[in-house]
Amino acid sequence: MALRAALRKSCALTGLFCQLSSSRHGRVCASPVLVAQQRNSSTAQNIKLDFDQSTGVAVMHMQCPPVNALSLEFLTEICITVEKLEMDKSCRGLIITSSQPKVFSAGLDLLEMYETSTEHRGEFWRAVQEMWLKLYSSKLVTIAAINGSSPAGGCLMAMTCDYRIMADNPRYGIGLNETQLGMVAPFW
Ligand SMILES: CCC/C=C/C(=O)SCCNC(=O)CCNC(=O)[C@H](O)C(C)(C)COP(=O)([O-])OP(=O)([O-])OC[C@H]1O[C@@H](n2cnc3c(N)ncnc32)[C@H](O)[C@@H]1OP(=O)([O-])[O-]
Repeated sequence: MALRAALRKSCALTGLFCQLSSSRHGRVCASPVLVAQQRNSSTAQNIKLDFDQSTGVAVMHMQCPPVNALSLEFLTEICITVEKLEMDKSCRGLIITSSQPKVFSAGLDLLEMYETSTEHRGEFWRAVQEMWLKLYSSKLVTIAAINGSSPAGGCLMAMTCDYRIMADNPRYGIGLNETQLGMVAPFW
């Protein structure tokens, strides 16, 4: 509880809360306030990570164009990033957000399921499961700062975080649309 309270008070989070709550029409940008406070930042191919050691809060910006679709590669990158942060004793909280305009994440990369081998699909679905289990069971306080649409797997990702804050824009949707798509997630 103390940690959660401390995290709420942290500068990085306060900045993000302010930006999200004051935003209209979806023009939410997580970076300007936060970037000024960063101490460490690193960039993997599809993720920009800003970590402020003084607050213990890391911000993971998903930047996998065009819509942060969760491919096998991207899912693996997310898991590795979370693992690395968990190994860093100074890290206490993780905010996940998007660098892509209008989209938090379009969910699972549909191309990973189209005309790919059974082995590949098996590996892909294992990575999906690993991603949400890792986030759901993380010892870090996790927050999804949902600054755009977040259907299906994007919604799953947000749901596995401890907290969700969504930009106030009627154009942004969130939810599970598998029935609409006519697809069934495998049993886990
Ligand atoms: C819960 C467990 C089960 C989970 C299941 C899933 O997640 S299943 C997934 C369920 N997910 C959905 O059903 C989400 C479907 N997507 C959407 O609803 C919209 O794309 C949007 C609202 C996310 C963004 O709208 P917007 O107007 O800002 O963008 P736009 O529409 O113009 O697309 C731009 C480009 O991105 C491409 N692309 C998009 N999504 C995916 C994807 N998932 N994959 C790959 N590619 C995707 C799109 O083809 C286009 O490519 P192009 O033609 O430029 O080469």
